[in-house]
Amino acid sequence: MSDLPGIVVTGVSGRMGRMLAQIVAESGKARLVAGVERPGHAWIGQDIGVAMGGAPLGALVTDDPVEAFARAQGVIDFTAPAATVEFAGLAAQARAVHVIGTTGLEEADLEKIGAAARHAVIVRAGNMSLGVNLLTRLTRKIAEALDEDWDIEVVEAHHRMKVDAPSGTALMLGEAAAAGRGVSLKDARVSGRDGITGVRERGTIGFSAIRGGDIVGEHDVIFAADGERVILRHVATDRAVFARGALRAALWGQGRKPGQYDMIDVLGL
Ligand SMILES: NC(=O)C1=CN([C@@H]2O[C@H](COP(=O)(O)OP(=O)(O)OC[C@H]3O[C@@H](n4cnc5c(N)ncnc54)[C@H](O)[C@@H]3O)[C@@H](O)[C@H]2O)C=CC1
Ligand SMILES: O=C(O)C1=N[C@H](C(=O)O)C[C@H](O)C1
Repeated sequence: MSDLPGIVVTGVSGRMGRMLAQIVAESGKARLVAGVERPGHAWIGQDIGVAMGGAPLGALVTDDPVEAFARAQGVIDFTAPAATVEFAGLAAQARAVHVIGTTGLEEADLEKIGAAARHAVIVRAGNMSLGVNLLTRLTRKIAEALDEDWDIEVVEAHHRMKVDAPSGTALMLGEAAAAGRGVSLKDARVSGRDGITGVRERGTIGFSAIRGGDIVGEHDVIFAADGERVILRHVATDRAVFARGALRAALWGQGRKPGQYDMIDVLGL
């Protein structure tokens, strides 16, 4: 068996799970150990590659995360909030680096993930791409430079199957803008305007979500003042950018001190 870190991909039949399995298997930097899916899923017991309709990848799909995590040094998890909270506890028990891409996590979920991070390395980000993480830096810098005469709006667009809004990325960008402005996003956030909303409240940060077709992920941060606008934009056209970032995070986390990290730490931005 090689010395390369073993990686389990949870939610392996999903849009991100398939991409991750392929990228880990082809990376030459890690071993694909197993894929995890929900009990009763049609892929359980099959080789991941065969289940995807291609060549065997030499790793099976299982519904037993405890057994799979025990054979791994990293768990890459793009699933759903309830699953991610459970996997955080199990990955910590196995002392595997847990890379969390799942979005839509609530405050209570984050507390449980925080508890797991006392025992193991967790890297969590609403977007694992280099471009978006760079954009959070730029957003913060611009928000620092501009006063409240500049209204801040975050607009995001995703495929029709996305279940949470605003996107995790939109919230990251909103947090960056709020930090730049020295306010809390909890206080400044306005989402989903509809009906007679009244005029825009000065200093708020607005969020709008578009859902349609197969859009991979697009985000604009708009700074709008009287007479001029600054628009920062990121467009993802291939989920591979998220998967590559997640694998990089799983490798970066090996041998680190337990705790919670994000992609800014991983990328050194
Ligand atoms: N941070 C980032 O860079 C990115 C984050 N995401 C997020 O990743 C998550 C997944 O996105 P998609 O792959 O598009 O969704 P998807 O719905 O295609 O895949 C989710 C998979 O998780 C599996 N799953 C759910 N509960 C499970 C459980 N208890 N045990 C095992 N498997 C379970 C489902 O069966 C499914 O295969 C979403 O929250 C999305 O917002 C997506 C892309 C990039
Ligand atoms: O669900 C998706 O697809 C994506 N989710 C992430 C988010 O919520 O921001 C990242 C990316 O935009 C794709």
